[in-house]
Amino acid sequence: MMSKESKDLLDSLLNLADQENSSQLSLTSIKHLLLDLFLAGIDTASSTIEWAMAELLHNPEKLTKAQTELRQLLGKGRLVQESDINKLPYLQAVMKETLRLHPPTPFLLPHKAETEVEISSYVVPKAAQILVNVWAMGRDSSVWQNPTSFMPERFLESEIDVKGRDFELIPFGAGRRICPGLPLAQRMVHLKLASLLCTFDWKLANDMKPEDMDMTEKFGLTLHKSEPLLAIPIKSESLSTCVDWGDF
Ligand code: HEM
Repeated sequence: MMSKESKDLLDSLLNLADQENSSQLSLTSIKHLLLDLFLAGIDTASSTIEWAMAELLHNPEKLTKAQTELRQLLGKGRLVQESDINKLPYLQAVMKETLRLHPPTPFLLPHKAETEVEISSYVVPKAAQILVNVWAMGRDSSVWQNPTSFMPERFLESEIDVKGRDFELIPFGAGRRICPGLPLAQRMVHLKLASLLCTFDWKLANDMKPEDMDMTEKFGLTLHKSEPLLAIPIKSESLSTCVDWGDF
């Protein structure tokens, strides 16, 4: 059924479960683990990409800026790769700004206080359920200038990152229970967004104008656009630097 040499995640887990004395890793645990990864990793990443595209289409000059950065880096005839992400500061700033305004899990996951604790003269009782409102933190006017504006530029001159060390921006949480998928999410989201931006030009469906877009949010399992984004990809001559359209 499976090759012992294979190295993907499922093979590794099945290999572990196969080993003698590995009763701790049952097939049921493997199924639950994979379901957890799908639930935690798909909706969060896809909603981040949808919001980033929506904000860029809503702010066309920022869209042009992100595409120009990509085009200048890639030159002619090559697609963006994971190793390019470090050289794309504006793309990274777009990601951070998207996660600041639209964190996919606006209250993180529920936590529970193990002991009574006092923070800034507020007492959190033992066993209290803690929800951290990262959505409100991202829009706090005492921390962010023009908090409701989409301004990736604010991150260009700033060291603030989403890795759990800068508490004004913790869309992945912080500390021991920080999102374990953070490194994967960062790679996936940057790379997919960059591919969409460098491969196509974009316009809104139904001749909608950017200023008429509905940017309201809908909270379900994760925070989505209330109106799903409808955007049309256009084969772009100006951006054909990234793609040899002969391949399509
Ligand atoms: C943009 C994408 C993502 C965002 C914003 C995000 C955010 C979060 C947040 C806020 C938490 C809860 C942290 C806390 O309560 O302290 C979390 C937990 C988790 N995330 Fe992510 N996540 C993303 C992508 C992923 C991916 C791609 C995976 C794996 C494939 C993943 C796997 C998990 C798991 C397993 C947990 C639960 C960890 C635990 O209970 O200790 N996430 N994520």
